[in-house]
Amino acid sequence: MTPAAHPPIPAPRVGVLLVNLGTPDAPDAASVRRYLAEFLSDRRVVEIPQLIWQPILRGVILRTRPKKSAHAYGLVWTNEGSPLAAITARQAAALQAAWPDLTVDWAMRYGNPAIGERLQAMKDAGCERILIAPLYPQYCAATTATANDAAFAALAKMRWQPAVRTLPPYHDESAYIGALKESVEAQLAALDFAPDAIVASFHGMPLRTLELGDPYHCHCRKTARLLGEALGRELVVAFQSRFGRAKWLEPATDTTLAALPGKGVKRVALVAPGFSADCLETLEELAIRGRETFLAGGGERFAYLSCLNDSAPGTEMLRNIIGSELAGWARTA
Ligand SMILES: C=CC1=C(C)c2cc3[nH]c(cc4nc(cc5[nH]c(cc1n2)c(C)c5CCC(=O)O)C(CCC(=O)O)=C4C)c(C)c3C=C
Ligand SMILES: [Fe+2]
Ligand SMILES: [Fe+2]
Repeated sequence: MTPAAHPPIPAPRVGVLLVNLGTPDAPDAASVRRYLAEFLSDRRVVEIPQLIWQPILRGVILRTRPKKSAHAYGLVWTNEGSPLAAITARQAAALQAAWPDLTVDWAMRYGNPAIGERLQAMKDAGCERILIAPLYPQYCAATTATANDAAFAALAKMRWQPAVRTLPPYHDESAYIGALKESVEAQLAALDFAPDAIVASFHGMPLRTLELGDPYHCHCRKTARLLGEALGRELVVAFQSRFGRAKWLEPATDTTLAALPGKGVKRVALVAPGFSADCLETLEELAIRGRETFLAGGGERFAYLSCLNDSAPGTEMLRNIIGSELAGWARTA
């Protein structure tokens, strides 16, 4: 029997915390500056000694980039806020509806809602077992590992920690490849043209990270190969969003799109399989600027194909891969 003065203990629950990269609170320069300061100060993201990097970040990048990025965010912002946050919230809601006995929540690695804040809320609600699920199909230290680092840093401050598991990369899982195939085929069927090529654009990374042993590039290549096999046609692979002066993974998406028309590829469909939710990098950089680049290079038709988001195949895929990791903790079938 618990003594009368004992604090109430909630019934034990199992929780799932979906995590994505992060996003500013609003599409204005001050919010973007706050977000970029946190993001680009992460040593997992920019691996330059802080003594050298911080003066460049504070003295140059945070003085110029926020205004430009805020404009770009303004082009894709929705009534529900940043697309990345809004879609992640909908993915969590869809899983919560499928699994009423579990607690499903979501957080952002940078900005809000913060990982530590949501983990504490889940623990307070009785979650004694929590699956931390960074929604990156391809493992990367700059995304997967830093999301887990932030979760572990929050756990380090808890007296009574929940038990935790982390979601492994799922770049070659049949549920993921199958969902991409279904989504791409449905979107291709709705087009009024047949593309000469399908370009798969993944977020880029400094080439050095590959040389240091990060498997991200290999995971991206394998995803593209498997998706190509599933679709029955080879994909053109490219890496987008180069940042800074170092050499990044190649070929770059923008130069690839500019060069394709010259090789006779006049009609293109572009898919971004590494993003579990549409965001600035897909909606502005690919769907808007990518289109402009391709048409300026002599292309005739361009279609951007949406990410899995909270579509039926996307939600089914998340149920499958997350459900597997909950084995022994909860029944999710
Ligand atoms: C999906 C995987 C991602 C990897 C790998 C990644 C690495 C990486 N990114 C930057 C710099 C920036 N990324 C920005 C936005 C952004 N990046 C990802 C995903 C990956 N990044 C997403 C989903 C987003 C969109 C966020 C949103 O709000 O929609 C930005 C900010 C935008 C801008 O100012 O252009 C920067 C900067 C680096 C340096 C890096 C690896 C070292
Ligand atoms: Fe990025
Ligand atoms: Fe970008």
